Amino acid sequence: MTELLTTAEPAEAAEAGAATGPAALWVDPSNGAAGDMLLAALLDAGASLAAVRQGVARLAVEPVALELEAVRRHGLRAARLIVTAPDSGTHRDLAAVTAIITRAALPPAVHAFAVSAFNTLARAEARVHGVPLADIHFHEVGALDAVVDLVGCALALADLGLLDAPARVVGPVAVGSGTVRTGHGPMPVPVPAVLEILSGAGAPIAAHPAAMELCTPSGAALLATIATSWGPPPALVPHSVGVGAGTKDPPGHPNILRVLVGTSADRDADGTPWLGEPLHRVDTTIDDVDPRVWPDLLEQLRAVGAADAWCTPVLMRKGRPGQLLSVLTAPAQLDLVCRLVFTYTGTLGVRVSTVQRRRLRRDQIAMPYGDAAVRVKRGYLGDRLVSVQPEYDDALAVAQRADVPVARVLDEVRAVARGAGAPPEAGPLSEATTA
Ligand SMILES: O=C([S-])c1cc(C(=O)S)c[n+]([C@@H]2O[C@H](COP(=O)(O)O)[C@@H](O)[C@H]2O)c1
Ligand code: NI
Repeated sequence: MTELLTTAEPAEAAEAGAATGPAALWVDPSNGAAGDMLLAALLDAGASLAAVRQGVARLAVEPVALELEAVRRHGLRAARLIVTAPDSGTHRDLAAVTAIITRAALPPAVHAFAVSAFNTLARAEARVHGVPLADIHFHEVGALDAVVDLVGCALALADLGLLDAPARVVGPVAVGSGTVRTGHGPMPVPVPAVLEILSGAGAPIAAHPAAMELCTPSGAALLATIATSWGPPPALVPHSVGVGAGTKDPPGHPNILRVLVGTSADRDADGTPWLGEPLHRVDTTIDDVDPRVWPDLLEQLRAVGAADAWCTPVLMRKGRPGQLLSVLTAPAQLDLVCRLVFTYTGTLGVRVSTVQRRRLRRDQIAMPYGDAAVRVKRGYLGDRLVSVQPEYDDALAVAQRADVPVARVLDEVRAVARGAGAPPEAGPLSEATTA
């Protein structure tokens, strides 16, 4: 039988789907989050257990053993982290924990992440107990567990190349309900520190029926430190999925936390987003204004910050020639734009839609020409220079001064700017623009 469909070889397929963007992460705590669940999920997604063990071993604390085991939660495979730490009876405050992390001489980004997560935890505890930050003590085994979980997560994120990733998105967090026993007696779930951390971080909370503690303070502190934003998965090419298990296996739900690790599909390698901010487009068709109004209105619209404004001739009802006025604007300028359109045109209504735009990474340089200069905008797709546009008005001015055709100036400037090859922000004449 003839094979009608062909498939790409693995290497080709990988190339076809290859993304050039930076590492990206999505965390799914829709069944809860704890420090050990998150670390187990990151290890399950491919972070090196050896690297985490090595980093944790640098902490000058009681010896700690880390094991990862395969378990089932509600019928699903998951990885469970087993932290074996002695109960030393030591109470450590934020300064002591910070000193332990600092003395370990971990890579700066790992250190910064772990210290930031501990600060988030300690600040929340201080606030809910109404005591100064310096008075917060982390307790015994709990403290050592938390140090291992928080530093371990920092090490695992570093191993996956995620510590400087611009897109680390965390989904809605299930917190649970009911009560939990703590050293201070029973506490309402979600416990106060969790509510403090999640509300401070602007985290969305997922409704969940389980009457148990689903999100712990360390889990919340880690999520808040990880999240560059909250919501559904970002645009990414997935590479691995990690499933971390909680200790309990209740019958009602899978006690797991999932992570999705990949490569950003909407950013350059340096993290620059391809998509600009969403813009609004304002449209209205008009057949009864004095045509002399248009130039001033378009000018006014740009003056109040519209990204673009234009007219398109259209044939309207009753065969009347008219204009379709279209304006692109950032949400912040939408009201101003609508006011101008209403007052200048007398239209009774406008249509507003949301549009996405894709932008090239760009810079602007000034190319010397004689004793003047021509500004040139350059656009990059990844690292490739794909657009070189001299400013026409600049080119016209120098052409008139040198008494040469403007087309020649444009050609010469474009050729030199293309060959200049200076990367954005590299040369003394270059400057990043927001246009
Ligand atoms: O011991 C204290 S002060 C304590 C405070 C709180 C507050 O929310 S305040 C919560 N807890 C509970 O301790 C365990 C361990 O949490 P980890 O984040 O270390 O895993 C958990 O059940 C918390 O709800 C303790
Ligand atoms: Ni507390």
